[in-house]
Amino acid sequence: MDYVDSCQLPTPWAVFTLHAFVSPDTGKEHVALTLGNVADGQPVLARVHSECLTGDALFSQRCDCGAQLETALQVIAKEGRGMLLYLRQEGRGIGLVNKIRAYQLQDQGADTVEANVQLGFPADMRRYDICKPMLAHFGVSELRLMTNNPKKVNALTQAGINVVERLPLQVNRNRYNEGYLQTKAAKLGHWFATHAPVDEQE
Ligand SMILES: Nc1nc2c(ncn2[C@@H]2O[C@H](COP(=O)(O)OP(=O)(O)OP(=O)(O)O)[C@@H](O)[C@H]2O)c(=O)[nH]1
Ligand SMILES: [Zn+2]
Repeated sequence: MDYVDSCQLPTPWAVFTLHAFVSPDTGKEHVALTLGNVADGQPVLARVHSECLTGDALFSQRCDCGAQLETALQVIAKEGRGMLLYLRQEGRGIGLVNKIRAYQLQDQGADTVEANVQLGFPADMRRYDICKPMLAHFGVSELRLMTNNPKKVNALTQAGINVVERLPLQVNRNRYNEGYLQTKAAKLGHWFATHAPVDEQE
């Protein structure tokens, strides 16, 4: 993973620093946002977020990605210190066009895992080993990670990253993503509080 350059990134919640990386293996461009001094040796409040163009940029309510991204940045801003790795592995690694094909199958009744399988992909193709060199660039080795995904915690741990604490990130449960979140819990093992309220707003 090659570090390229950094700039200021003002957001509604804080002025982050945005850092650009390029993977020589895949040519993919990944970014990290940091706030405060993350290189002081203390565990860092962090979100490892995989790209979801539909949720992160186009306001899709099919998933919880956009709300998780926004909330993670807000929580980091409130703490005044932390980082977000934005990994360009759209659609759990199958890419945008294939994710749209998977959504079409879901419109016909498949769940999020069945749709991937029908297209010939595993349920989740994401790689987290790319995080290690990104974190090493900042001198970060211990994370307090915001996630509901146990496989993400395991994969990061296997990649040599020390997840010292797991913080839940449950936001934007709505009538459109209820089934998606249920499948995540049933088939992908996500931790969700069963009593989480459904947001009935449009
Ligand atoms: N293939 C496929 N990918 C999806 C679907 N819905 C969302 N995604 C992708 O799933 C990924 C979501 O990743 P994260 O936000 O890291 O979420 P997570 O791994 O489920 O776990 P959390 O850390 O708890 O959010 C993104 O890459 C989305 O593009 C779907 O129905 N099919
Ligand atoms: Zn999404």
